Amino acid sequence: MKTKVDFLPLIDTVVENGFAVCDDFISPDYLAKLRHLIKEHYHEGEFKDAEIGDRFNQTKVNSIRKDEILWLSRGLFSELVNFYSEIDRLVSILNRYCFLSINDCEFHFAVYPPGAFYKKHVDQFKTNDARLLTVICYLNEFWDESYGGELMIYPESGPLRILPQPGRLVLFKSDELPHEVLITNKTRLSITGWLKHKHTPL
Ligand SMILES: O=C(O)CCC(=O)C(=O)O
Ligand SMILES: [Fe+2]
Repeated sequence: MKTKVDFLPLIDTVVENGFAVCDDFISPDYLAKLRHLIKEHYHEGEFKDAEIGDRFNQTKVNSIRKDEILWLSRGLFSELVNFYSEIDRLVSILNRYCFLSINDCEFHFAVYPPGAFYKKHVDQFKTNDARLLTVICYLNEFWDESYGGELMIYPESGPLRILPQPGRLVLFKSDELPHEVLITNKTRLSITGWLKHKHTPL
């Protein structure tokens, strides 16, 4: 992650359109490191079938999503230090310029094996409005249109198809933007997370 992304224009785009796409968020070298990390832990069998619902009400519904995930935490892998420091930089700019009060985040690695998908949904739970912004970063080495696995987003201006290109970052408002992952023909790798507002008692 050598060249730092200018987050301000991206944030402006999210404010205006509800979503933004940024290429080259992650440099090729760092991307290779993260890809190695996700593959290593996937092959060691540490990933679980993803579920739907919030933490207190999880159900496995593989007609809705078929990805496999590994929840991350800050201290878990030293390779993620640079990633988290860029997320912290994004959060401090968001809080300063958009008067948000993001004070928490959660991320997971996601692997979509061939045949996997995630049906159309919105990321914010009915029972919990903590998730403010969704952040997705694709860790694939290469992606061709013929592989499928596109992220389809459904803003008011009309549907858009986003390919999971290496190092690409997608940001959107978690409570507003319906989206889905179309069936992939190749293994599809990503790190996905949510910037959250955790209510703290006074
Ligand atoms: O990987 C993607 O492109 C989207 C994943 C997603 O929608 C989710 O995990 O909630
Ligand atoms: Fe989602």
